[in-house]
Amino acid sequence: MLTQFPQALTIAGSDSDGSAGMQADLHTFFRRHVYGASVLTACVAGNSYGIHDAVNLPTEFIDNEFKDLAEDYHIRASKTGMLSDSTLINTVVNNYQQYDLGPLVVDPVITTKHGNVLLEEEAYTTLRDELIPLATVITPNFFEAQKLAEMEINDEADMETAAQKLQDLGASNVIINGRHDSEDQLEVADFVLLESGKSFWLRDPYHHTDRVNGTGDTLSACITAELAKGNDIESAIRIAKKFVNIAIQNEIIVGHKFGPINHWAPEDEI
Ligand SMILES: Nc1ncnc2c1ncn2[C@@H]1O[C@H](COP(=O)(O)OP(=O)(O)OP(=O)(O)O)[C@@H](O)[C@H]1O
Ligand SMILES: Cc1ncc(COP(=O)(O)O)c(N)n1
Repeated sequence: MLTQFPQALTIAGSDSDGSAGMQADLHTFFRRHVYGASVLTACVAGNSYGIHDAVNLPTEFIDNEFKDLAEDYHIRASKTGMLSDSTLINTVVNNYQQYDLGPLVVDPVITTKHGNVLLEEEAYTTLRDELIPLATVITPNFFEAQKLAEMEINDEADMETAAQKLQDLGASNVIINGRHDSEDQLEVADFVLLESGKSFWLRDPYHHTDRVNGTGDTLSACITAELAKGNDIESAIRIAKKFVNIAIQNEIIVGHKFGPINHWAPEDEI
């Protein structure tokens, strides 16, 4: 008998230049040999210089996207990206609770590297109270972790405390992406806290490049793809960290400023 090919779902915004958002998620699913389905939540007009416009999709349309997928496909893992405001978060929460869409990776997208706001500040509470408790894994970057844990992060001990606070909010597993904005840093260190209580640091070389659009999306999408294939959480996180690092290291020239990372980089080391 034929078995179902692994299928994953991205619930995210479209980024018109293809470097981040849903496009980065689908590139990653494809590269990790997982079929990618998509629930589009919003669309942004942008390029490698930044984002210039954004619209949200209507709630009824998003409900229909979920319904059609759930009626036909066998989604084994899902991830969220840009959700814009409380209305979109609640729409996604209601649909995720209604259907069987596998474990949920929450990438709490708040702002872009260029400082464009992708989630209204009034929606932080909804994110904390409604979506984070559903997260199998949450993948904030350094700044998102500070906002959601409501604390300043000044050193590695603070990062560990923030991860614990995010777990206390209901996320089963947490990976906080380390800071990467200093010219003289040698490594980027992400901190992982698992449901079992096990914790560890993932350290990789820091790459000096502007071509880093979509790193966070790619990390969370790769975790989702690995979960869809049946990998355990720790393996999925370790593979994703390596996949992103190799994609940053092997830069490609697309766009003139903050271009996309290279989803086609050789994966020999993973
Ligand atoms: N210049 C870099 N060199 C090495 N690793 C990096 C670099 N930039 C980001 N990373 C890694 O990429 C992953 C994503 O982290 P990042 O902080 O960029 O997420 P993000 O800010 O959400 O990204 P984005 O804004 O693209 O969504 C982490 O594993 C982080 O360590
Ligand atoms: C539609 C959309 N979603 C998310 C991001 C953030 O991407 P990242 O944090 O990976 O740079 C983005 N720039 N655009």
